[in-house]
Amino acid sequence: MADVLSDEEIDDRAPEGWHHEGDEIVRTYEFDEYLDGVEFASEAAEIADEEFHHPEITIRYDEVAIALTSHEEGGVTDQDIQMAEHFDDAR
Ligand SMILES: C[C@H](O)[C@H](O)[C@H]1CNC2=NC(N)=NC(=O)C2=N1
Repeated sequence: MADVLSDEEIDDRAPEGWHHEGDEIVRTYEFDEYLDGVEFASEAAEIADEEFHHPEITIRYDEVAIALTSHEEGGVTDQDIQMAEHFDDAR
């Protein structure tokens, strides 16, 4: 059971481009082509399924929004921070 990070820890550890909102960290990735966003969302979903830790992914016309939290722990944990880094690497 991972520990829920404090607000200060989240602000310190969230990768650049990610924002702390309540019990989540969120980032919106912009794309010129809709299908590029869909492909990225699919890659993110693959990573999530491999790690059995599932974000909320919202696909819009020219952007993909991802929200990460650890539901069972009730907040942001190191697992969410690590997944944010993995999504950034996949971008
Ligand atoms: C039963 C529970 O849903 C599973 O253990 C996994 C699945 N994916 C998950 N994803 C996220 N974001 N948080 C969880 O606590 C979580 N739990």
